[in-house]
Amino acid sequence: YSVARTYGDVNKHKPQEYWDYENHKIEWGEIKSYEIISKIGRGKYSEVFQGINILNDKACVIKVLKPVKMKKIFREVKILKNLTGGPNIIGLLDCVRDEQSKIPVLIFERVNNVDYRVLYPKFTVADIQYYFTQLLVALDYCHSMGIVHRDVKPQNVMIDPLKKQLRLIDWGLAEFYHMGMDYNVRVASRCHKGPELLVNLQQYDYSLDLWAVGCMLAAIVFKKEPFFRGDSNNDQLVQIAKVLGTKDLMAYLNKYGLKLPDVYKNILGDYPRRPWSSFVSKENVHLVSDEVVDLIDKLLTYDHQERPTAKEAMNHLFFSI
Ligand SMILES: CN1CCn2c1nc1c(Br)c(Br)c(Br)c(Br)c12
Ligand code: NA
Repeated sequence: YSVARTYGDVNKHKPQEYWDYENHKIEWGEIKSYEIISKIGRGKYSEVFQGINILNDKACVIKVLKPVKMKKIFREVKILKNLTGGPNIIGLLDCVRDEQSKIPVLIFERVNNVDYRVLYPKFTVADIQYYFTQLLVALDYCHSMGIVHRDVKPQNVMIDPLKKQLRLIDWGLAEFYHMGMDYNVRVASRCHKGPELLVNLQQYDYSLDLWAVGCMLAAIVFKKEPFFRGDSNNDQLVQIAKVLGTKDLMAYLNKYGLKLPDVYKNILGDYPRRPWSSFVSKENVHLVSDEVVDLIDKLLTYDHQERPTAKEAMNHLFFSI
């Protein structure tokens, strides 16, 4: 069994209607207030558009949800409402739905995001310190509100470099943390999935989000995006073991009384731990320091209970060198 080291009982002290999203009643706004300007993206669960609120001429982002169980929509909306106003959390402006199709549409504040594949390669050490502090502030906030994001990755971190603004988006996979609850391990995006998901440890917690932060930080510092590139969920764990070593993976499984799923028997070799220094090259050496390597090493730890919390990570020495 496993229990979060922090914020474990937050939802216990909230009123039931805070976390009991299944009965959430959405007050639907007026869809005629919004006009679509252009399509900016499409995901598994939604299509996303640049839009405008014709009542106040404000730019917005229009997220048209693909038909999923209303329960999942209630969860995303409830979480967004609970987190409204939180630091670096995307602002939900309205919930509307199409008259005929009844398809739910979420209206968000607009961020003049620059794609991470363009932005990240230009990051200086100071940029990394600034934006990762902002990301950790958002995560410490949502964790303190009893919510795990479960899909932290560059595509869900909107950054406007001119305003130096960061917003954590896409709360469609986020969930309320209740101690002892078994969660679905089929969450997050493959390359950012924590080992706990890959070994089927269902009682995971907020620390899942910190693994993903470690993957993002290592990818930017060592200029290797994604840092762990698996071509399947099973291969994802193999890629992690090729860096963190097989010995510590076995120790992790033993600590939680988990058996290595048979499928790994013939794809997982006996890999030594690979030193972080082996990822340094002349292209990335200007971003590498003992402090940032120490933070990456702490975040990319098999045992989710040993990873720093968001609060501990933002107070790491790397952010004050
Ligand atoms: C696929 N892309 C590109 C930019 N962008 C995308 N999805 C977005 C969502 Br959802 C929100 Br909310 C905001 Br705000 C922005 Br900006 C978004
Ligand atoms: Na979103």
